[in-house]
Order: sequence, then C-alpha cells, then structure tokens
Amino acid sequence: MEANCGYCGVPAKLKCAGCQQVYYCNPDHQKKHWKAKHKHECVKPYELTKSDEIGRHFVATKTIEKDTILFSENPLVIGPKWNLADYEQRSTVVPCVGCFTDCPLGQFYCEFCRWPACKPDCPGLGNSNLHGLECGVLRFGRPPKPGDDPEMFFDYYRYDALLVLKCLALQIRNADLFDQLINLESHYNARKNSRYYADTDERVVSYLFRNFLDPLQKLERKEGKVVLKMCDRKTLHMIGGILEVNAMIIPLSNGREICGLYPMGCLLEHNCMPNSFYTFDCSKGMKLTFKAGRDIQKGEHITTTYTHSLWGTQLRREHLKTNKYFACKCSRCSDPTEFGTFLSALRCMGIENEPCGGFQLPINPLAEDSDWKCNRCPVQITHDQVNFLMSKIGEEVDDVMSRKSSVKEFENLIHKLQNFLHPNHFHLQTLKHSLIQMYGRFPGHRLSELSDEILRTKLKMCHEMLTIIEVLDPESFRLSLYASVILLEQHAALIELHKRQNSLTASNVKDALSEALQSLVRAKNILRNEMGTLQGKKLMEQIESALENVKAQSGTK
Ligand SMILES: C[S@@+](CC[C@H](N)C(=O)[O-])C[C@H]1O[C@@H](n2cnc3c(N)ncnc32)[C@H](O)[C@@H]1O
Repeated sequence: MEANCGYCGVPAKLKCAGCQQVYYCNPDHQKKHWKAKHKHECVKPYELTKSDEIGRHFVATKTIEKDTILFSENPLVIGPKWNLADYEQRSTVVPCVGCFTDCPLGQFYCEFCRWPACKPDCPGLGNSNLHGLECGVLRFGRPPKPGDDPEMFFDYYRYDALLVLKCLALQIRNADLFDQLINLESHYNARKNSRYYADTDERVVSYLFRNFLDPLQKLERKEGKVVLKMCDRKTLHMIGGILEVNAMIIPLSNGREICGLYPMGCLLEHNCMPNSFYTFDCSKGMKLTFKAGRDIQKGEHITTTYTHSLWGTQLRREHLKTNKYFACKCSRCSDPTEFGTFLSALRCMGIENEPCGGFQLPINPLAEDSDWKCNRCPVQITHDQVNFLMSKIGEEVDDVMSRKSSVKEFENLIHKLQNFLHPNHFHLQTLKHSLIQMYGRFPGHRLSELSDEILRTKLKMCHEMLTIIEVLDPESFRLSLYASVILLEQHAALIELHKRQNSLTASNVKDALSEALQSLVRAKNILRNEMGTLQGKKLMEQIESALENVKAQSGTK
C-alpha cells in the first residue's frame, strides 16, 4: 500500500509501526514528524487487557497488516539457559559470563568473581546489563583452585542457576525493571507440588544460598545494610517459576542458546495457530521484535506459540499443561483431525485385526482422558491403549533419532510404523524429515547413487510434508527452517531426476529446472522469517549457491 508522506505530502511507502496509519517517504521525515506532532497522536494498534482464564494478553484494536512490526524491546535480563541437560552441565566448554561465547573451563576468568570468561578483558564483564548484574554477588563465593578435583568445578560453576541470580540481582541495579520481572506469571502455587519445584529447590535455590547468598546476608547483618531486599527461598522459587513460564530461548549465531525475559514479549498469549512471530537481533543487545505473521483483524487476540507446531495435539497440550500450567483450547486443539492433517491419527485395526482402512481419532481432543473412535467403523480404543502405543512408538523414534542410525534403520522404522500410524502422523513426519536429508548425503546414498524409485520417494515425502506445512503454517513464519530444508531437498531430487531423463525434450528440461528454481526461491523467501540461527545461516548459503547453479543451467542468470 502507498499513501502520502505525513511530513511533506509526496507519495510514501514507509509506515509508522505504532499506529499503522501514517506513511513517510523516508526515515528522516518520520523522525521529524514524530518530534513535531506524531508522538502525541500515535496510538498502537492493540491494547493490553486481562481475563481470568488467560491473564494479561493483547487484543488488536484495528486491523493489523501482515509483516507489521508490533513492537521491539530490550530484554529485562538475559543469561545462560536455566534448564540444562546433564551433559551440558558437565561440559568443560562453557559460555563466557561476559558475552556467552564458548570458552574452556579453567582458562580465563573475571578478575573479580573468578567465573569463566573468553578473555580477561571481555567487554561484557564490565557491562552493567550483562555480567555487571551478578558479579558483585558471585564475589562472595569460594571458587575451586587449579588442580582441585574436576567435580568441584562442575559443582561450583552451575550455569543453570546463574539466570535466577541475575534476575534476583536486577533489584540492585534497577528497581523498576525488577518490579516488572517479579510481576510476571510464576504459577507459584500450582508449581509448588510439581517435580520442577523439588528440582529447583536443590539445583538452584540451595546452591545459590550455600555458595553466595548466605555469605552475602551474613555481611549484610554485620554491616546493618541490606543490598538485596527481596532475597528468600520463596522469591527464588518465584523467579524459577517466572523463568519456566516466560523465558524465551535466544539462538546465538555461534549455535549456543541462551534465555531472556522481555517485558511485553512475555505477555503474549499462546495459540497453536499463532498470528505473530518474533526474531532477536543479537548485534543489538538481544533486542526482540514481534511482527504480525498474517493480517490480524480488529478484536483478535495477538498470539504466539509456546510449543512445537509439528507435535500432535496430545503432546502439545501435555507440554503446555506441565510447563505452562494451562489447558489449550485453541481451534487446532479442538479439531480431532487438526484441520484435516491427521497429524495424530492412528490406523484403525478394525474388528479382529481386520483393518477397515479408517483412522482412530480422539472423541473429545480437549479431554485429557478421552477415548478414541474410528472415522470409518464402530471400533473404539481407550485412552490407556493410545497412551501405551504412543509411548512405545515415541521411545523407538527417540532411539533412532538420537544415535547415528543408518538409512536402513530409518527406512525400516518408517515401514513398521506405517502399519500403526496415519502416513501424516507427526512421528512419521519426524523420521521422514531426517530421511529426505540422508537420501543424497549419506555414503552409499549420494544423489547419483540413488535409484529412480528412491528419488521419487524422496520427492513424494517432500511434497507430503509441504502439504501439511501449508495447512499448519500457511504464511510460513513458524516452521521456516523445517520448510526450507524440505524445499532445498526437493530441488536436489528434481535436478537429479531430470539429469537422468535423457529422453526429455528441451521444454521438459526447462519445466524441471523452473520447478527446482521455484522451490529455491520459496525457500529463500521463507528463510527471511528465521531468527538468524547458525543453522539458518548455513542453510541460506546452501540455498543461494544452489540458486546460482540452477540459474546458470537454465540460462536465467
Ligand atoms: C508467558 S505467560 C503470558 C502472560 C500471562 N498471561 C500474564 O498475565 O502474565 C504464560 C501464561 O499465560 C497464560 N496463558 C497464555 N496463553 C494461554 C491460553 N491460550 N489459554 C490459557 N492461558 C494462557 C497461562 O497462565 C500461561 O502460563
């Protein structure tokens, strides 16, 4: 859309991200108009509201166009991930406390608190928004010395407790920001009886008191001065809950992930079919930007997703219930077929193991203990039977995915699971997504070594997955990495198949190349919505180089 510049009146395309109403011909005129007038009249296209069921959430007050920037903001706090797997906790390569780049445990340290740094003069060490936040408290600890038992290092440098300490220490630097943080949802009461609470109690709360907070409070008592006004076990548990419910994962360009809390970003409501998405700018202090992923109508809630879009309904709802303490009732969760994708459907075994060709679907997908019924015959199965089958299948899939399994192992498992699951079932999709990348890359399975039949299978699987994505993420802002991988593989199979078909006429060759070209162009467009992860950057390089090749072949360069 184009209108006239709100400052000088010439045709303009740049739109005010706040109100979506006023256009500018250049950023300078936008700045001048803001100072002179617009800051008094600009109103955001959404408002913050509250309900008993959802808590705080945003509602659009006017139509918001796709790609509109909803807001950009700096984090309240960022730090190492607070839920680390055992192997991550026992890694000798750790994130620098100043800048989070990888550094070997035991090489360089912050000179004040003796926590590992990438170099002694890392700029983040003195930055009050980064290490400056917690350094003063960490100084109360007694770090192990070179030559001490390596176990003492893992016990002392607990990276998964650092973010809780950073949150706590925010009250020293900025009381207003701490106030915003501590008022985020923690689900303290619901969480109190969960295993997460018990785990946090030892792993984080006791650890922080034992090593740093007890000595600090002892000094506070001695000097009659309080530095940390809110500093008891309940506050630390509340912060643990706040992180569990709200923390956003920030993928760094070095492949490491950290966590952050954001004042507005953490207020967005969940939906399994969200209408907005976000990116981080790692060069600007991990600034978060939320954008409209599609047109949002007046009155619609502005939503994001807290879970995995390609998990089936039961798994997504269980994850949301256990980690975010609510039961999702969105339109996707309410539809047993998940908009016709059959992503969770099981094959009906019929009566006396005579499959009827139909599929088992939950009778009431919003009831945790719902039984399932066939969409073709009268057979029903119980919730327990479904659970048993799914946990067995889940274990087999995890096993094959978690080790270096061969192409044959993937093919065999897919073949076996097709007897029990709908071809679109999410477990099969996970396996197929890996297999399409193995076909063409694994030794003995390079593209030129694949039979025509396998190449066609690869293409068929790509097509099947893209059809599902088109339903579950029609505007491609949620599954951008996943979809781009498929499109790149689709292009590779197309090029290889057509290389082999000597009998093709010149116009058929052109069609094949143009189909491959379209896949790549689409992949490149989709990847623009990606967060700038290492994986995304590498994929973009591959897509761009493939684009060059195809363009050269088709003479469109
Ligand atoms: C990241 S917070 C969002 C902000 C929160 N509503 C608040 O007032 O602070 C996540 C929490 O919001 C609530 N929530 C978010 N999406 C919801 C939904 N679709 N249905 C019910 N509750 C939801 C849940 O309590 C969830 O644990």
